[in-house]
Amino acid sequence: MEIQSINLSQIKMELLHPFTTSVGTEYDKSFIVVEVLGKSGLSGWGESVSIIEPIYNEETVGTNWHIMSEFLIPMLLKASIKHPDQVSELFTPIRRNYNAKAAIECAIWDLYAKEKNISLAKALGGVKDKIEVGVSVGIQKSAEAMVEQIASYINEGYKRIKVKIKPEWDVHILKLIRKHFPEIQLMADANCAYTLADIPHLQKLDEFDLTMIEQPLASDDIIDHAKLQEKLKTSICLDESIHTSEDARKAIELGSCKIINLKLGRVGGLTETKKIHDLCEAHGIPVWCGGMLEGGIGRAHNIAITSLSNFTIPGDTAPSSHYWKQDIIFPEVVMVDGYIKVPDAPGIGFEPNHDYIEQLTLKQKTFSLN
Ligand SMILES: O=C(O)CCC(=O)c1ccccc1C(=O)O
Ligand SMILES: [Mg+2]
Repeated sequence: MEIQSINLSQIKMELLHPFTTSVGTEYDKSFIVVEVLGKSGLSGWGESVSIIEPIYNEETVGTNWHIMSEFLIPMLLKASIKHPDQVSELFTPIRRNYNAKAAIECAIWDLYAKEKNISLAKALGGVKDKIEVGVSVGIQKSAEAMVEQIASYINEGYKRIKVKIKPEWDVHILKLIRKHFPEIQLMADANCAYTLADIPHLQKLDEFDLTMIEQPLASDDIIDHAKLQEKLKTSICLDESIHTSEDARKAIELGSCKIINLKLGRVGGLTETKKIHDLCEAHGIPVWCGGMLEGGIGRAHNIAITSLSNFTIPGDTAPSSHYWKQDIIFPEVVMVDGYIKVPDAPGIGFEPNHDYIEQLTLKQKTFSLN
C-alpha cells in the first residue's frame, strides 16, 4: 500500500435528538474525518469518535488533531505498510490516544480492502451478511417518556433495548419498563455511575432479567468489577475499562465481566478489536459493538466488524436516520426488520458525501511527504 496524502477535516453535525447519559448530554457532535489517499488513486476513510470534552475518556477533538498531525501521520507517511495490521504496531511507541490511532487505522483498513477489491467485512474475516441491531436509549425527562420512546423503538424493529441508568434513574425505571415490555431483550449502561458501596442497591437489578449491566463501576477499574460480579446474578459487561487485548485477558482471568463491549475507537482500531474478539471467543465471552454516536463512516466500520462470528449480541449500531437529518455517506445506513445488511461493495461499502462533508467542515489540513 502506498500513501499519497492524508486529509483531516474537523466537521460538526447536529444530533436529531439530544443524548443524555450519567455523565452529560450531547446536542451535536464535532469530530475528525480522516481520508487516506493511496497512490492507487483510491481513498480509505475513518472517523474519530472523540467529542469536544474529555468526559468519556481523556481524549478530545483537540487532542486527536494534535496527536494525529504531530505524531501519527508523520510516522505513517515515513513507513512502508503492506498490511493494516502493521499500523497498530507502528503506533505502539505513542501511548494510549486510542481514538486518534483508530481513526487512521480504520482508514488504512478501508484503503487496503478497496485496493484488494473486497469488502472490509471480508478483509476482516466477517461471516455474516446482515447484523442484528439494538438501540441505546438516553436518560429521558420522565419515566413515561422513556416507556413511550421504547415502545416506538420496538415498533421500528430494534432487537435489543439498552437504557442508560444512574443512581435515582435505575430501579423504578427498569421496573416500569419490564411491566410494559416483559419479553424484550433489555440491558442497562451505567457509564461508571456506581461504587462497591452500591452492591445491595445493584443487586435489586437482578430481578429484571437484564442481558447485562454495562460498566457499573469506575472507568479504570477491573478489580472491583470482579468483586461486584461475584455478588450479582446479572452479567457485567465492560466498556470504558477495556483498551487492549491485555486488558481483556486480565478482566477475563479475574472474572470482572462475562461480556465485552467492543468500540473501535476505544481500543485503537480494527486489528486490536479483532484480537479481543478472538480472545473472547476462545474464552466463551460474547462481544457486541458499542456506539459513540458515529457519523456514517464510523458506522460503516462498526457494521463491518459486527459481521465477525463472536458478535452474538445486537450492537448500538442504529441506522443513520436515528441520529442525523442527513448522514455523510451514500447510501445512508438503513435497518429492515431489525437488521442492517453488511455491504459487499469494496471497503466500507458506502461512499462519503464529499460536498456535504465540505459544507460541515470547520477546519481542514492535508499532509504529504513533499
Ligand atoms: O451510538 C449509540 O447509539 C450509543 C451511544 C452510547 O451508548 C455512548 C455514547 C457516547 C459515549 C458512551 C456511550 C456508551 O456506550 O457508553
Ligand atoms: Mg457504554
